[in-house]
Amino acid sequence: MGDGPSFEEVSSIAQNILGRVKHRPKIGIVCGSGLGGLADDVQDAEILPYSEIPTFPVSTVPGHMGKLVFGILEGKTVVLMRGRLHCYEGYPMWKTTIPIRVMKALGVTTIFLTNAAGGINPDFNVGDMMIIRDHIDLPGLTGECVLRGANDERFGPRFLATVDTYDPELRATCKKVFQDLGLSQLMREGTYVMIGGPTFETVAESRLLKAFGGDSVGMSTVAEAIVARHMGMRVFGLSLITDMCCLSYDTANHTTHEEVLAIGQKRAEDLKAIVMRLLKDTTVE
Ligand SMILES: O=P(O)(O)O[C@@H]1C[C@H](O)[C@@H](CO)O1
Ligand SMILES: Nc1nc2[nH]cnc2c(=O)[nH]1
Repeated sequence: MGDGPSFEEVSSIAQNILGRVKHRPKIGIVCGSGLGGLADDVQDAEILPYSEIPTFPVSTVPGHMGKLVFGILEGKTVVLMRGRLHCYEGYPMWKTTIPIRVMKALGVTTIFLTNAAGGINPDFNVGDMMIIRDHIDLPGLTGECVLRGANDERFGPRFLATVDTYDPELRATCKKVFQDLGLSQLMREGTYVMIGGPTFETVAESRLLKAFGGDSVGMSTVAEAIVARHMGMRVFGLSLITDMCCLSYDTANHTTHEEVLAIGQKRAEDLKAIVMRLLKDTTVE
């Protein structure tokens, strides 16, 4: 096989993990930059640092601890990635999604992807949360789709339809969760654009992404969503808007990762409440 992990490698990582943890999760959660606090509420937790799982890639970004956390959250057996992988860390795109393939091999059928993102839609505010309705795979559009390379049908089909990537039922449930929790004023829905990073956008790039129809922008999530759908998983995505992209040279400010993490901290409790309630209201087979 060219690009991508082999089916055997993914199975072997999953077998290693299954031999070391008792939990058998059906739901996986990927914690975005600064959003790992969710893991603190996991009951009966079993924790595996990525560095202790043979051939598993490790996280190198501040705000991403690099641990798999297994346990019970809101009565559901879950596995959380406390720290994700990004291609700007030097990984080929396919490698950043090995954990998603491993989750499927562990029995996960539904995945919640969270991220910290810049707001492109001028109606958004810092601290809003955007339910991802659709995405723009900018790397994919330029030939770097995560599914590039030989395809193993045991994972999924060669050609993948992506019109329904983000599960409509989970999106509807999440909208109700915002209402029930009295957080509707923070709720947004829209299109997430993935860029490679690690540079934040120039003013001209932000304008381009806005013209493309993007509402938020970040450096992750899309490849994970595609790989999850490739394997038939249900996908839900949520962006925390941690900064607003500059659309004018007059108001140009300098986004920093520290700022991103600080907003993550500030909104941690609301985000946690939403994800926990969504978990509670989600039925899994
Ligand atoms: O892992 P996510 O997508 O939440 O992280 C975002 C994108 C960059 O990794 C980082 C920039 O501050 O936050
Ligand atoms: N590309 C990008 N990623 C982010 N992650 C958090 N904020 C941002 C942002 O403004 N731009």
